[in-house]
Amino acid sequence: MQNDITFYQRFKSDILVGLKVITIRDRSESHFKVGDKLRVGTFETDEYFCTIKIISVTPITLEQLTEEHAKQENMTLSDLKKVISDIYPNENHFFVIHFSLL
Ligand SMILES: CC(=O)Nc1ccn([C@H]2C[C@H](O)[C@@H](CO)O2)c(=O)n1
Repeated sequence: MQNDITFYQRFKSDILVGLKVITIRDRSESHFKVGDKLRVGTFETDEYFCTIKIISVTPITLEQLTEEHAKQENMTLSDLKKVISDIYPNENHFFVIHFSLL
C-alpha cells in the first residue's frame, strides 16, 4: 500500500516515541484534513513505519515560528528554521501539520 506522507529517516525515532508531533510543509502538502489517517514512510526508501492522525493544519510564515513549535519538533528554534530553509529555499509560507501517533 502507498504511503501518504514521508519524513527524512533521521526524524523517524522522534516520531515513534512521540517527541516530534508536528511537521512544517509547503502548500503542496497542505491538503490533509483534520481526522485523516496517514501512512507514514521514510523519504529515502519510502519504507512504511507508522500511521498518524491529523489534529490540525495551520498556515504560518517562517517569522511566526516560536519556541513552542521547536519544542513540538524536538529541536531548537534556530535549528528548526535552518532545517526548513534548507528543505524549502526561498519559501516563506508554510503549514503546521499537527499529528498524533496511532
Ligand atoms: C519531501 C519533504 O519535504 N520532506 C520533508 C519535509 C519536512 N520534514 C521535516 C523536517 C522538519 O522536522 C519538519 C519541518 O519541515 O518536517 C521531513 O521530514 N521531510
